[in-house]
Amino acid sequence: MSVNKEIKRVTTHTIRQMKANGEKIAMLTGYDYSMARILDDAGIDIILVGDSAANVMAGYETTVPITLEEMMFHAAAVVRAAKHALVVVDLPFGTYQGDSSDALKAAVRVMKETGAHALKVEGGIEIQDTVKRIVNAGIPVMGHLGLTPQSIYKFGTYTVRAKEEAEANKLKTDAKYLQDAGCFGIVLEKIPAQLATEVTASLAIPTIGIGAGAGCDGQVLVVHDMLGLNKGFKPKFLRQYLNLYEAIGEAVGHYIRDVKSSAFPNENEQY
Ligand SMILES: Nc1nc(=O)c2c([nH]1)NC[C@@H]1CN(c3ccc(C(=O)N[C@@H](CCC(=O)O)C(=O)O)cc3)CN21
Ligand SMILES: CC(C)C(=O)C(=O)O
Ligand SMILES: [Mg+2]
Repeated sequence: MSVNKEIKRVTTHTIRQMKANGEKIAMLTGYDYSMARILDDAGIDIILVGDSAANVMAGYETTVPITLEEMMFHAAAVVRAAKHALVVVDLPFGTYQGDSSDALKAAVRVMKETGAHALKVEGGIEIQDTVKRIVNAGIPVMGHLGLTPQSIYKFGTYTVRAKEEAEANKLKTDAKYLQDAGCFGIVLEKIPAQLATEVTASLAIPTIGIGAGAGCDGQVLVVHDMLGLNKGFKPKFLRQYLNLYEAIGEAVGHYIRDVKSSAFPNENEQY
């Protein structure tokens, strides 16, 4: 058990309590030790080891190609850094959409081999049995509804979801299904703010929004997007807090000039 009594770990219970207390939940993605250490030190509530690692870590077009082993490499690195934050890991495409016993195996592997605290899966009624099975094994599960990027080839576009009544109604019942299946929270991605507010009010478990408005119980962004590392990606929902792409580029440019001009290293930077 932890010997550091000063740092109190955020748990799935803390997250539910935060909703009950009306305290907003701040979540960011993290994929590596160094960045996760910064997020954790800054006091982030939840670090999501998102399958967006496929995009920002590996340069894939979609989240579809990333494997369970690749997700586990990132998850283990984040777990080693996180002393305070709850670490949630995306189960990648293909590991839970079929047989629920295969899904449980993948879930158990992530928990055992990475030390993560919880998992996230995309979908509603379609995966309810799988969610129940993983939850029944004692593994906390977060749901994810709305724009579920693992289904991008079904949607054909990254546009806002559930604008029409039929899809909005399905999302509402899916949210209830996920809560009934035992999820401790649900990510709502790119849906109308009004719908997200309604769903949030209808649930006892917290909603974490991305492009879902201020009515959610918490917010999540991809850390590379909010730090301005992901040049050219500027959807409407994104607030960019820094321009690290430029800042790093300037630093690297400075270094290159120093090396080429023999300004680096100087006499204090050698033995
Ligand atoms: N870097 C990164 N940030 C994310 O937010 C993110 C990922 N990757 N990968 C997984 C999913 C995919 N998400 C996405 C992907 C694309 C858009 C996007 O391009 N939006 C544009 C165009 C949408 C359209 O076609 O209408 C926008 O302006 O919102 C938004 C969210 C959110 N997630
Ligand atoms: C955008 C968030 C919710 C996510 O699922 C990811 O980063 O993979
Ligand atoms: Mg994801």
